[in-house]
Amino acid sequence: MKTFLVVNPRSANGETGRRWAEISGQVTRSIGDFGFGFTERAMDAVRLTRDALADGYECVAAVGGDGTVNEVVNGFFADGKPINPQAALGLIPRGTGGDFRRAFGWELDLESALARLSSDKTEPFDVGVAEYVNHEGQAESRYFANIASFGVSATIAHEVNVGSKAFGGNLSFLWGTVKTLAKYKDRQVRLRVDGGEPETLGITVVAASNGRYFGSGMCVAPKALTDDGRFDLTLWQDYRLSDFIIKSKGVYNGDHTTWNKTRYLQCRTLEAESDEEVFLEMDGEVPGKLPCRIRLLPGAIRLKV
Ligand SMILES: Nc1ncnc2c1ncn2[C@@H]1O[C@H](COP(=O)(O)OP(=O)(O)OP(=O)(O)O)[C@@H](O)[C@H]1O
Repeated sequence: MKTFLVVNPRSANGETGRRWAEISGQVTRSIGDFGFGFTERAMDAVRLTRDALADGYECVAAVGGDGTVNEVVNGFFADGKPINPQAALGLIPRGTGGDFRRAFGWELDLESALARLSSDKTEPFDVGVAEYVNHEGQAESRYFANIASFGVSATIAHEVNVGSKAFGGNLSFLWGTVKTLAKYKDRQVRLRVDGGEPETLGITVVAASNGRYFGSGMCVAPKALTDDGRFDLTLWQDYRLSDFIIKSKGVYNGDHTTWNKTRYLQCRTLEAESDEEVFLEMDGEVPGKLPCRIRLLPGAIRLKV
């Protein structure tokens, strides 16, 4: 398979760029010749992926974290359609958060990533797509690989993405989480699942999940599968700072689905609107806010496993 690597040199706190000579040597020993490009700024991975698929590459692999995976998946599509439905998505995980890879139990080591990349084994992979309002107030759409969520999860991601300019990774994440949770009040949101009757609910978080983890390791959707043609939909209502601190074990191991403040179901589409400002997060990025319409494209691309 002709392979192209989309490399985010800034991922893993810049270590990917610093270790690139060593990494690329190991890739060559494992899969032979390959093409590659370095991302220079946000959204660059979309362009690199589209160009690689147009040039006839059959596998495009992200070398980076969840943000790079998201952009590469977006590059698999043009004008609302997959550029090549047979093309495979690969991953050499290099990020700090790693929520996408956790759904598959993949570790950060290069050896197992190269074993997946060099094998011909692929499986169908569902892709999510959301239409929403961006921060400039314009309608926009974006694909996602792992999870789209709104509510406090997106507010925290927004705080962290802005805050990380001032602090370094973990400290910024912790500070953003505590600060946001302490003052967060449930938002009233009108939800419509699979085109059914709209329901107005107070929500802390709603997550439409293809993968299982978000927020650097919270198992929000313990039963989600990336090839079942469905989202797992998690609704957290009236969650408090204490649920994330004192009862955090249940949030990280998936037991929260048995709590009476959690609703857990499956769906193919979700529409949401609110009179309040509610941010939308997708694969850790926060491109905008409600209203939004989220739907699943079953088996839209193939994944190297
Ligand atoms: N050359 C670059 N300079 C600055 N930012 C970049 C560059 N290339 C890509 N980016 C942006 O960096 C963001 C984060 O990258 P990525 O997710 O790969 O790494 P990470 O933050 O280490 O991992 P994770 O998201 O899993 O925590 C991406 O959303 C991407 O838009």
